[in-house]
Amino acid sequence: MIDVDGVTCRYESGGSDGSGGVTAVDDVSLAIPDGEFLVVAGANGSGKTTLVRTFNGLATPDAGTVTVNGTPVAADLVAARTAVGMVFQDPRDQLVASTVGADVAFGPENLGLAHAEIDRRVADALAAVNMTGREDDRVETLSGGERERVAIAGALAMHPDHLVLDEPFTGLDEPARRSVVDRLRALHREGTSVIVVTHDLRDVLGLADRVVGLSNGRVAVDAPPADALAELPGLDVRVPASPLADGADADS
Ligand SMILES: Nc1ncnc2c1ncn2[C@@H]1O[C@H](COP(=O)(O)OP(=O)(O)OP(=O)(O)O)[C@@H](O)[C@H]1O
Repeated sequence: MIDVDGVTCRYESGGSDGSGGVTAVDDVSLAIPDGEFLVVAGANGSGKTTLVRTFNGLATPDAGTVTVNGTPVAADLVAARTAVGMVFQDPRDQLVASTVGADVAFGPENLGLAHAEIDRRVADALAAVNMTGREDDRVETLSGGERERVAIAGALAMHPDHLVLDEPFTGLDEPARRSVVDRLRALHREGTSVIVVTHDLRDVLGLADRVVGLSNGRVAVDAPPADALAELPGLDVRVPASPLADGADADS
C-alpha cells in the first residue's frame, strides 16, 4: 500500500533567468492499494515522474508525506526501495551488467541473499517476463523490448509489492510493445501491483483498474478507465482508438 498525503515537490532552478522555480507536484493525495493496476497519465512536464519517484525516496517532497506499507519513506529508504520497484524510462540506463542473468541478479546480490535464493529469484523473474533460459545472453545483443523485459525482471527479482514503470513503451516497436503489455497483464493477473507512468494510454488503458491524470502537478482525474476517458483528452494525452480493448489496440 502506498499512501501519498498532501505531497508537493518543487525544483528551485526552474526559471530560465535563475529566479523562481517549478512546482512539479502540487498537493497530491493518493492511496494505491496492493494489487491495483494504476496508470498515472499526463502531458510531458505534468509531474508524473517526480510524483512516482517520491514513492521510493528518489525524490523528496517539500511538503507532505509518502508512506509505504505503513512506514514513511523518509524513515526507511531501504524498505521503500524494496517494496517499490522502479523501471526507468530508458532501460539502457538501468541495465548494469553484461549478461542478462548477472543483471537480474544484481539487486538480490546487494540484498546479501544466499546463492540458491538468488538463482531462484533470477529464474522466476526471467520466467515472468518470458525470458527463461536467457541468463547467458549478452545485454548488448538484446532488442529494445527484451531490454525492457530484463529491466522489469531486475525489478521483480527484488520481490517488490509495487512495480512502477516510467514510460515503458518509449522507443519500442509494435511487437515489443505488445510483448511488454502481455507481460504486464500476466504479472497483474498473478497479483503484482503495477503502476505505469505514461502520456500515451494506447497500450495500457484497457489493463488499468484506475487512471490518475495529472495536470500541472495536480490530480485532475482519478477514476476507473471508463469514467476517466471523457476527461483524458483535456490532459493532452494519447488515448486508444478502441479505448477499453484490454490493451489490444494497435493503431500505430
Ligand atoms: N531536475 C529537475 N530540475 C528542474 N526542474 C525539473 C527537474 N525535473 C523535472 N523538472 C520540472 O518539473 C516539472 C515536472 O517534471 P516531471 O519530469 O516530473 O514531469 P513528467 O510528467 O514526468 O514529464 P515527462 O513525461 O516529460 O517526463 C516539469 O516542469 C519539469 O521541467
